[in-house]
Amino acid sequence: MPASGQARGAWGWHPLDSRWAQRIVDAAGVKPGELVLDVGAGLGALTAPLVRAGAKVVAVELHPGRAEKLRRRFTDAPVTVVRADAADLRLPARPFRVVSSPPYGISTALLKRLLMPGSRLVSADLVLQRQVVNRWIEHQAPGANRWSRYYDLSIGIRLPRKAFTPPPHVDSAVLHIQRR
Ligand SMILES: C[S@@+](CC[C@H](N)C(=O)[O-])C[C@H]1O[C@@H](n2cnc3c(N)ncnc32)[C@H](O)[C@@H]1O
Repeated sequence: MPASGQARGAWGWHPLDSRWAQRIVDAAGVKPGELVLDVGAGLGALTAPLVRAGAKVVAVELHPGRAEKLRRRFTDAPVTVVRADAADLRLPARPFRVVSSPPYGISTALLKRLLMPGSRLVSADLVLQRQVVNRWIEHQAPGANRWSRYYDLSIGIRLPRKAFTPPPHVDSAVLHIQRR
């Protein structure tokens, strides 16, 4: 989540513009039938193009109203909406991808969880604060000596502030994680 997310006020957020969401999903290269987690799914900006790509989506959203709207929006689609705290995310037991614009406040907790020993993560494309992306790709992040043996991290799409409404006060980019 760009800017300070919930710190700006209860459940403040910056949804992604649908064209940028489509670009992020296209760049992620999701294939039909793949299991994809959209963590902090909001109202489904990324969920919708993931469904169009043929993914089976687990949309994780903590806000009760947004989770309910997601359920209604994707009733007839291969989407499972889970109302849960992304910081306590239970990882799937089978291979999965992540395409997500999560709340920035939980970036580190989420990354540590996705990269923890035993994770079946295949790839992740996460919209994060640019300086957080830089820290992770430079291996200046927790556990780097362990996960860098299994995963390559790189910077993906750089997002202009106008890719969000309202525009945040910080720069954002996609952190791409790929299992070797
Ligand atoms: C930046 S918004 C992104 C929403 C959507 N992915 C988009 O791009 O438009 C992050 C979302 O995460 C949700 N959220 C905040 N804290 C969360 C948490 N701890 N666990 C799961 N979702 C959370 C917010 O309600 C919000 O919908």
